[in-house]
Amino acid sequence: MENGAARTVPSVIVAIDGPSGTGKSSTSKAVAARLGLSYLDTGAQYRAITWWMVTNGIDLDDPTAIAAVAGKPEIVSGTDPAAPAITVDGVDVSGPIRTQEVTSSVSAVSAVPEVRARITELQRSIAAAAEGGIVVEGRDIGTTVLPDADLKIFLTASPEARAARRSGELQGADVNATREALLKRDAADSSRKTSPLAKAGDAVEVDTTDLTLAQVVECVVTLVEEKRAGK
Ligand SMILES: Nc1ncnc2c1ncn2[C@@H]1O[C@H](COP(=O)(O)OP(=O)(O)OP(=O)(O)O)[C@@H](O)[C@H]1O
Ligand SMILES: Nc1ccn([C@H]2C[C@H](O)[C@@H](COP(=O)(O)O)O2)c(=O)n1
Repeated sequence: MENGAARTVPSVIVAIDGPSGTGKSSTSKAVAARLGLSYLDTGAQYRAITWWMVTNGIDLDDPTAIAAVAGKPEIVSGTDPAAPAITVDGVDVSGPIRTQEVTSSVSAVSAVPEVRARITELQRSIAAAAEGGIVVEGRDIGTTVLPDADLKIFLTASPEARAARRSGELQGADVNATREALLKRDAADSSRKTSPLAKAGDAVEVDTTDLTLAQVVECVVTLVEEKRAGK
């Protein structure tokens, strides 16, 4: 570079969407860490608002009741890929949002339009504040939250591979039951009226069924670098 001027790396916004267990979180964190980008787990935000609804006894079968209180909890997300953090009204909920109770209720809560409007606004403000760039993962990032993202990835994997990965995490879990639970959540997330789980028309689809996590990360890092190089 002439006159010893420092080379500036252009900021980049990467959207990674896909069904449950396709590797969005693991891939997004690793790609962000490799490239020095911020990281946002939007599923954690929907889990956090669901945790608040459960904790406050809101009737989860009543979308009107959910909508009425959607603006109440204050959700704060960290963006360090090495230490993802999330609080609700100042309470660290990174553990409680992963319980079975929250997992089985999150699709109902996240289908409520007032919840989505609130969380989408939060996501956009976090992405706008990430000066060096950010990897944002979820279900509707490429289609709705950040339709102008520089790079959109849609991860897929067979239900069998996804269930085997999840059963490995939840030691002793029955693979068939895990598979059914994943498919049920995918069906609910894909069929809701407001910003359903969907691949953006301009997203690159990566089938991770027969790839290791390291291979998926390498593939996405290459796509980001190509995008930055203007290819
Ligand atoms: N390519 C891969 N090969 C094998 N295991 C993988 C691969 N990608 C991710 N995993 C493992 O699969 C599990 C699920 O991955 P991860 O949590 O990243 O998926 P996800 O798409 O974010 O899921 P969810 O949407 O349910 O949060 C983790 O245990 C992770 O280590
Ligand atoms: N952009 C997003 C992200 C997540 N959700 C909902 C639907 C998921 O079932 C749930 C939990 O996500 P996970 O932690 O499993 O990635 O949150 C959504 O509607 N939109």
